[in-house]
Amino acid sequence: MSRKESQMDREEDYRFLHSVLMEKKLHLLFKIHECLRRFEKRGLLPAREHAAGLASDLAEELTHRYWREEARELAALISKPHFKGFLSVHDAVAQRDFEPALPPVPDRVLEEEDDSFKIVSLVKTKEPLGATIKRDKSTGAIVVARIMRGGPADKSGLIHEGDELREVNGVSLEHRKPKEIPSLLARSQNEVRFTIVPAFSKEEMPPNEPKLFVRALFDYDPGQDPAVPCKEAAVAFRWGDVLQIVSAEDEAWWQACHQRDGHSRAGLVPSPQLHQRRVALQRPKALFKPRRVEPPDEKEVCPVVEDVDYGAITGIHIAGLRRSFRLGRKSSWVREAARAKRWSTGVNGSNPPPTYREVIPYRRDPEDGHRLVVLVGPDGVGVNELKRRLLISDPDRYGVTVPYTTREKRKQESEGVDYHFFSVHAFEEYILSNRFIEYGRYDGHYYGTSVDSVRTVMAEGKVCLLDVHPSKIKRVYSLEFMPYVVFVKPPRIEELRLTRRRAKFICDEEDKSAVRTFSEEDFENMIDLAETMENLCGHLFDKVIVNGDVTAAFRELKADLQRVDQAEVQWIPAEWVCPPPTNARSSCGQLGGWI
Ligand SMILES: Nc1ncnc2c1ncn2[C@@H]1O[C@H](COP(=O)(O)OP(=O)(O)OP(=O)(O)O)[C@@H](O)[C@H]1O
Repeated sequence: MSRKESQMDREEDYRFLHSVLMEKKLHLLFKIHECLRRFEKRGLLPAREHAAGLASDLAEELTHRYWREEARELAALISKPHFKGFLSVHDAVAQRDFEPALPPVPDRVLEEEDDSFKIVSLVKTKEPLGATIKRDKSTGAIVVARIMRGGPADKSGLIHEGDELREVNGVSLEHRKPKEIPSLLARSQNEVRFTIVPAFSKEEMPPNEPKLFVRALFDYDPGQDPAVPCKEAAVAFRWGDVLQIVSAEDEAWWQACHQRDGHSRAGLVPSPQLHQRRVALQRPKALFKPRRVEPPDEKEVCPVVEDVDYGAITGIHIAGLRRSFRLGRKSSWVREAARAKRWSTGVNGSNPPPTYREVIPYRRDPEDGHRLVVLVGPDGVGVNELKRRLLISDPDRYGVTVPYTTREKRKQESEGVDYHFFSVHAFEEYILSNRFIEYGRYDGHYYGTSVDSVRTVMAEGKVCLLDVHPSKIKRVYSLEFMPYVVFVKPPRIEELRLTRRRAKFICDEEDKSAVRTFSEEDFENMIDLAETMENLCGHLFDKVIVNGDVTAAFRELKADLQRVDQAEVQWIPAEWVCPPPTNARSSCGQLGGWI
């Protein structure tokens, strides 16, 4: 482009800009803007509060006194129904007529000089009042049963649990049934007026309780619960949701709100006692399904498998990634089930079903290391497969522990890479000093995973992936490791049949390197054991991954671990900070002690 052309273009631009700036409409717009700004600064005060009356007087005056065309036109304009309606709305807003006026205190109440009465007027909105009522069995009076935290009744601070309702909107409640009250409330327009006999004087009001947060360990849907006192006043939640308990006074129904919603309204949730009672009624059916029992095999007393060449199966060999020392191999299902029953029959004969676990928010320091990731699941479900994929996906980020053994080192092996090779004496000293998370014997040799080896991986700044039997989680269940426990769950049997058609797994039989495809019985056992693990240790799980399609399961696991790692606030079990038996917090005592 020549110099001359570019100069001409610029001149054209200037001309265009000049014409825009000189545009009358633009100037008017600026003026309106300035007026609005000035008006905004002054505050929205109406010039007159009775514009409708003024307009009607003017219309009358114009009609009778002036005969000019313009005057008649103006009179016709301001007499039009739309214009009158518009001015009446203006007046209502100017007079703030939209706020319902509270009625004067009835004379009768003043005369009675009975200070135990209280008249409470609440502005009626679309939101329910957030209270439930019941009939007091001994006096027959209608009393406030519960006030939902965060609801209008609660926010007013004027109505409390136990208050007796004498009147609603001037209608006496004597001889009335609780179910008649909603229709009385529905009749009122702008406000609801209660005459109340307060349950407490101001001095007697219960103090605010400290905040209690819990992680729900079961799903709850009030829509499916025929026993909930009021479905609308209840809160639905899913396993794993963090709830804030705002009232634990009632033996059967607590009040809680979802943590994720910030200041959401509280509602009813089953108390742990209630949930446990309910589960106890279904327990024989739900918990211990009859399972196939085979005679115990004496040769398998110490069911540790070692030295399976994982690389031979998967085509990939990673130091430290070999079959774990989880007790409970394929052929030990019977012993596994027996062990499960032993856990379930504690001192009191049975383990209560998990309900809620107290958690506390833990703000991460940027200096803090990663949390330990514990992967658990029934044998063959794919714990190793997922672990392997994580390691391959990011070897700098994920790491696994190096196991200990008392067997001879082989030529191709290196100390501290494949194993820590220990003498029997040294190994037994480790056992005595409780340094193993789990250990066992196979073929005359000890094998084990130590707590120190977890520390080593964590100290390298890596996410340590630990694969243990769920009964061993407690060895690392502390603030030091902050374990994030992932339960790998099998999908339904139909999906297992489809997805594992070609999968081979290591069977724990005489020939330790033997691999074979899954049988129908393997699938059934896997599902049964998963159910037992969930029932007995579900309260320790932070995440459940269903391993149907392995790619999807891996993607979900990886994304979840990343989310946890980046989360500013971690919801950790309160017992890591205040152990149940000694803690001073009253709330911990209510829920503590699951392990
Ligand atoms: N979702 C899946 N779809 C198909 N095959 C799978 C899936 N998950 C795992 N597998 C395969 O199933 C076999 C057993 O998996 P894996 O060894 O990971 O089980 P595991 O839970 O670690 O059991 P164990 O503790 O007994 O070793 C492997 O061949 C693995 O590749």
